[in-house]
Amino acid sequence: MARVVVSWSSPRRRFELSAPAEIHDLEAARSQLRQGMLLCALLPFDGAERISAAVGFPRSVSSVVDPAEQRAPAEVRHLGSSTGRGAFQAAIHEAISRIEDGSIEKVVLARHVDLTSSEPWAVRDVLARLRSRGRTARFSYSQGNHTIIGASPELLVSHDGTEICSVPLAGSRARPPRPADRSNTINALERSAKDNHEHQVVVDAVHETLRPLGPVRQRRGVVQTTDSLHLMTELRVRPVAPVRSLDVARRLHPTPAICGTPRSAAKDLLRELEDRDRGYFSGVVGWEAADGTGEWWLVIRSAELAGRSATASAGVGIVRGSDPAAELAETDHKLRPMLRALGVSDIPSLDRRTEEP
Ligand SMILES: C=C(O[C@@H]1C=C(C(=O)O)C=C[C@H]1O)C(=O)O
Repeated sequence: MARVVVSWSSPRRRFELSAPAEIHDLEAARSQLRQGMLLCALLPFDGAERISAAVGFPRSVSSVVDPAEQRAPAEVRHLGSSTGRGAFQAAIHEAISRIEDGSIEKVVLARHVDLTSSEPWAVRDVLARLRSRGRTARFSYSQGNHTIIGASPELLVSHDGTEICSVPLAGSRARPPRPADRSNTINALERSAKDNHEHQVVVDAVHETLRPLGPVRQRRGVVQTTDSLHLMTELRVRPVAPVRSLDVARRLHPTPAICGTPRSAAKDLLRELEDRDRGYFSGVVGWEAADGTGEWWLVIRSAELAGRSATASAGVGIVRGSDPAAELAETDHKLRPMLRALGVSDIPSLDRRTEEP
């Protein structure tokens, strides 16, 4: 049985955890939790079969990776059978026409880029190269030689023992490098009716799930990552009765930030329009302690590594008024931080490609 090794770095906690085997049943995993231990888990986008959990004592680390240990990335020599740009735009067109005929309000389509390297990626090196900005969770979750890795800007839910917090994101722009351009872009994003609608759909769904726990407070803003700007809403509630963080995460998942509205119609459309099963991309990763406190983030701005192969993925929310070319460009800037960390230096080549083989 494969060992599970987790590396975690969020504003709240930094640790490494190593467990002898993965557990597929969350209740069984919880029953092993003792004081001081953590349950770490990875939930797929859809279905319960591939839930992976691990229980152990976290080892604190001052920084996830010592920059001195960093090695130069190996040569990434091949872009494989990725979701073609043309095919992805065609899927966006189809999604827009389904939205216009009234069968669905929002759907989030995923695009994947497959890479092969001349030598296996070292998880620690990729983590070290994943620069992050703002509030993010930088994580790797490995089962044997299979790793899910990323720097996620989206907190699905946290529980600190007093308060539950969720910070959904939706409605995005590329982050301009120059501060003057940035404030114009932030203003345009905040004023865009299309982006506010795309965002509100997510906030309504999260609010609906949190409301039974107690009165919900909301604060709206804009989040900046290395390459993107996103509309965000922070929702906070003090639960009137005890509740565990992972149970709230499972009630919320999948939100319309990564799936769509209505949820079941969105899932059906994704099965029809996406070219592969998402696996853990747009799933959930995080930890819970014995007292039910914990934090759970969306698996986005992420990749799946297996030896010399990697797949980086990004999704975009499609609503009425979406522009297919702009949505495709949005996946480029969402993919960029992960591709850089994987050593893809010629990112513009992704933009130039009209159709992958
Ligand atoms: C699906 C992703 O991002 C999600 C979609 C967003 C959007 O469509 O505006 C913004 C943030 C995330 O909720 C991703 O990064 O892959």
